[in-house]
Amino acid sequence: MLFAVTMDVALPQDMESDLRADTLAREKAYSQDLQRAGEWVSIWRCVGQYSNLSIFDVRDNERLHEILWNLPLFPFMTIQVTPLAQHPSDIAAG
Ligand SMILES: O=C(O)C[C@H]1C=CC(=O)O1
Repeated sequence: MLFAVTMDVALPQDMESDLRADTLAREKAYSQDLQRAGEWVSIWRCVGQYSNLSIFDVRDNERLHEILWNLPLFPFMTIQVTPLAQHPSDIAAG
């Protein structure tokens, strides 16, 4: 199942710098592991915002929830999920 997910990040201004660096490093490793596994298909920076637009390909809603819930940055994110269906004009779909 394909999903488009927008993640808006808002880190606290007074977040301690070591905690901030550790959280961002864990987020990057977590994301890249899922990209290598094929579940996190792509990630794009939204221009001019501390936000990303990502595509996930996961078995079901529960798996996407698990992935998002376990993001190290989850407590500092506002997340919007859009389930995707095939478009009838998509030439790649045949
Ligand atoms: O910077 C972001 O968009 C937040 C986050 C999501 C994955 C990742 O590596 O960083």
